[in-house]
Amino acid sequence: MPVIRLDGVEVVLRGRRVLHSVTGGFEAGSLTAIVGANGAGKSTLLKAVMGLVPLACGDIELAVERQRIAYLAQQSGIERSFPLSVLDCVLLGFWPRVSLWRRVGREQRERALEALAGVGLADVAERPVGALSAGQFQRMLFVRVQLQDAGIILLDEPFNAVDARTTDELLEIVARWHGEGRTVAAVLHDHAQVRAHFPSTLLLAQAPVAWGDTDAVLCAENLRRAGNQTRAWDARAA
Ligand SMILES: Nc1ncnc2c1ncn2[C@@H]1O[C@H](COP(=O)(O)OP(=O)(O)OP(=O)(O)O)[C@@H](O)[C@H]1O
Repeated sequence: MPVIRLDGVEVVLRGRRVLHSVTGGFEAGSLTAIVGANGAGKSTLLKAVMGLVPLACGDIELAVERQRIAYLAQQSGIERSFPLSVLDCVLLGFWPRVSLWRRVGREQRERALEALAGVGLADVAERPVGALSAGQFQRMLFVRVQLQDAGIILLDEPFNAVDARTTDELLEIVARWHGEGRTVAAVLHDHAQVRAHFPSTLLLAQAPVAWGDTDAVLCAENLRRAGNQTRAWDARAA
């Protein structure tokens, strides 16, 4: 049963078609990598699922309310310049389940501090988010996702600018979420990493080239087709 079902999705941004003919679904409990060349439409696909870009065509059906989906956008400078402490930032993870009029309680603060300690960030809980290194910042964002306790988690290039050790730790967290039965999809570039850790893959080149078991999707023939599709697309755009 897909928890996200896409049917003929097309996205046009500033007069340019950046995604089209996206039909398929993310199965409940699946762990999927979304791969493809720069500009293939990977981030746009996640944004479309989150309702952050309008659909020119097609339909997206979700098994849960949008606000129950945890979405980690690509690391943004804007977020890093927010005058927020690390603890306050991760407490935002409780936001979808805390009503507007209720404050975050002591139990939730304790859970947040415990989760921060779990990724080695206990000592920096009171520091401003802007003081964190790229790796620490990404760990903090993973803690925020964890506290959101969402059944569906979408990650856009979560290991960008993160060193190998931190990447391994974050991959373990992703595997844990998968083990807990959550549906996880991540935009990634490293095919070796995808083969090692992600059972399913969506190979995108403005439209899906293949979607299914990672080993079958990332075969030479599909990668060649994706390359051709991207080159043809770029030539037409030019
Ligand atoms: N807000 C926007 N307005 C106009 N064009 C956009 C906008 N956002 C993205 N695009 C274009 O849409 C296309 C797909 O972008 P997208 O960021 O989804 O690609 P991607 O596959 O995630 O690429 P990358 O691997 O480089 O992050 C690109 O050509 C990009 O320039």
